Order: sequence, then structure tokens, then C-alpha cells
Amino acid sequence: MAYAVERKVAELAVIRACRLTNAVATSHKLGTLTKSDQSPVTVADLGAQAMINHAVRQCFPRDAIVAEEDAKALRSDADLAQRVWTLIQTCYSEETNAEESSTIGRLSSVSEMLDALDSGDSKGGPVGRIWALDPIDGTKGFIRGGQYAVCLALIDNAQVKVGVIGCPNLPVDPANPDGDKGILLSAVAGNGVYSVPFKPETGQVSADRVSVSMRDIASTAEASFCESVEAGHSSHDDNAKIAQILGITKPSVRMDSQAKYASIARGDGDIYLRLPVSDTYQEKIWDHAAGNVIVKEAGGDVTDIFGKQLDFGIGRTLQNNKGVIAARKSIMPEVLAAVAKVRL
Ligand SMILES: Nc1ncnc2c1ncn2[C@@H]1O[C@H](COP(=O)(O)OS(=O)(=O)O)[C@@H](OP(=O)(O)O)[C@H]1O
Ligand SMILES: [Mg+2]
Ligand SMILES: [Mg+2]
Ligand SMILES: [Mg+2]
Repeated sequence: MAYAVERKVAELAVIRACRLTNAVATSHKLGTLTKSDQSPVTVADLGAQAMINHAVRQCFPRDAIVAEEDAKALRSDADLAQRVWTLIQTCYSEETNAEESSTIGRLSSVSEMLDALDSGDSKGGPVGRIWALDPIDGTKGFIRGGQYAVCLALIDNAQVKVGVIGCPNLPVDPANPDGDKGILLSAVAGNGVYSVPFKPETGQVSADRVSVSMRDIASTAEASFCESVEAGHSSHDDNAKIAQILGITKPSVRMDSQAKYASIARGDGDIYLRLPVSDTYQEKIWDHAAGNVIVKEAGGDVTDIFGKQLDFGIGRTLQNNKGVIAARKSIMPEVLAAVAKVRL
């Protein structure tokens, strides 16, 4: 299968990062900083990005990386850098799968960690292989103890070919929200998507790997929405109007991060609506690349509010698109028509 090695590397790197983020979450020492755009970042985002960028660079040295974070804060604060370094060392020492370090390697010094963090600064673009990394998507959810996701995708000549999403807080069985948590979704374009439970504390992956597909619903009236928690990221009011047009009566499920794409892919919900609230905000490719191929391989489609495919080949943002709509292919025309009625 094409991209089998890339998928394997992405899965190992994402699972390892989930171990680190989970350790930070359970320690309650998040080390939260505020970035220049006023959004939060924690030591877990930084540690996860350094480890994943290093894994990608070690396995695929010629590929480019577009990642959310950088080493700026750590270069001006040696104590903070040391703190992230200690987290990474602890995470490495708790490896339970020997394949992990033999395949994706380990960082060997603080300066290597800083350089790895900064190696996600590619401008992106239409040509060649570009990895898109969000080390913690839904940082606000992570801080709240809610949903967040570690998301890694490979874009090849502007098409998303591989997508892996680790959701340490997503219930293994959606019908049992208080049961075991930890789900990994993994897709290769043209080869389907599967879901596998893992233990966030140890990174141990279950043998119960199942292929997933979106729920088959006869009409949109049976559907339920998955939407952002933050009303500033997606309009809840417009979603409610669209729900009315589509005859949807079930309450929306609100959760942070690309766990929304994961949830609709495995049939916990049916429609992901991200309707822009601001005229100027440009969606980032790392917030959507992995989820895009995962939903498509599960039988869905993903477009912007005009029904256009998302363009991952023009840089670090989706500046050719406005908003995001994802749903099972068969109901997409109806959903887009309802969106047009409310928004266009
Ligand atoms: N104004 C605005 N509009 C749309 N999106 C924005 C906006 N500001 C930030 N972001 C990005 O939202 C990412 C988190 O998206 P979510 O869907 O998880 O949002 S929410 O937290 O559930 O509300 C979040 O990703 P992380 O920073 O990785 O958490 C941001 O990249
Ligand atoms: Mg994000
Ligand atoms: Mg993030
Ligand atoms: Mg962020």
C-alpha cells in the first residue's frame, strides 16, 4: 500500500505525543503561556511538537513541515526549556513499544529539541510533500480537561494522503462516556480509515482495530451536529437556524478540536459545521488536514460554505476557503443548500 511507512511513522509519533500530553494533563502542571494572538499554549504543545517534528525529519529528511508552534518562548527561558526537555525524557523512558524508538528515534539534546520545534516553519504550497502538525488541537479543551487531539497529516502535491488523529480523552465506546478513553484514527487516501483504542498513560495500542464509516441516515432529520465549544470559532446561532431547516431536533454535541472530525467519521454524530464568525480569520491547514482525509475515507465529504474543496496547497492557511462543512456524501447537497439559505 502506498504511504504505509508514512502512516506507521505518523501513528508511532502521535501515540508517543499523546503519552506526553496525557502525563502533563494528569500532573495539572500545564505551564500555560499566552501567544501574541492571545491564544494559549502549554508545555505539552511544545514537547509534543518537538518530538513529532524530530520523528518526521529523521524518517523523511527531505519533506517539509508546517506546524503550529515554534521555540521562541523556550529560547528566551532556559528553565522552561529544561522543563519541556524533562517531560520529553520522561516520555521516552516510559516507552512500552520498542518499535517506537527504533523507528522514529529520540531527541538527544536541548539544542536539538529547540531546532526540532523550529523546523515546522515551512510556508507550505502546491508542490512536494508537506507534513501538517497540530501538536495539541483544542488547547483550550486540553486546559479545561475536555477533548483535544494530536493531529498529523501528510499533504502530497496539495492533496492530503495520510491523516492520523490521537484523541486521548475520547471514549472508546461512545455509548459509555464514563468508560475507557483513548482513540486513534488513521487514514490513507484510497485505503480507508480505521480506529483503534489506546491507553493514553502507556501508549499501548489495543488489538481491536476496526475500519470505520459514517452513520448511514435516511434523512437529515435523523442527524446530529458536532460543533465547536467556542462560539468565537464557529457560529452557534447560524448552526441552530440550519438545524431547523434540516429538521434536526437532536441537541448539538459540542467539543473542542479535530475530535469533531473523528466523532463524525466513526458515527457518533453526522454533520460538522464550522461557520466563520469573523471576515478576516483564515483557517490553518494543521486544524483540518488530518480530519479531512479521515472523514473522506469514512464516506464523507468536506467542503467550505460554498461547497468548494479545501485547498491545502496555498500555504499555511486555507485562504481560498471560507468555513468548513463535513457530512456523509449523500446528505451533503441538502446541508450545503441549508447553509446557503442562512449564510449566502
Ligand atoms: N477566530 C477563530 N475562528 C476559527 N478558529 C479559530 C479562531 N481562533 C483560533 N482558532 C483555531 O481553532 C482551533 C480550535 O478549534 P476548535 O474547533 O477546537 O475550537 S473550539 O475550541 O472547540 O471552539 C485552534 O486550534 P489550537 O490552537 O490548536 O487549539 C485555533 O487554531
Ligand atoms: Mg488547532
Ligand atoms: Mg494547537
Ligand atoms: Mg493554538
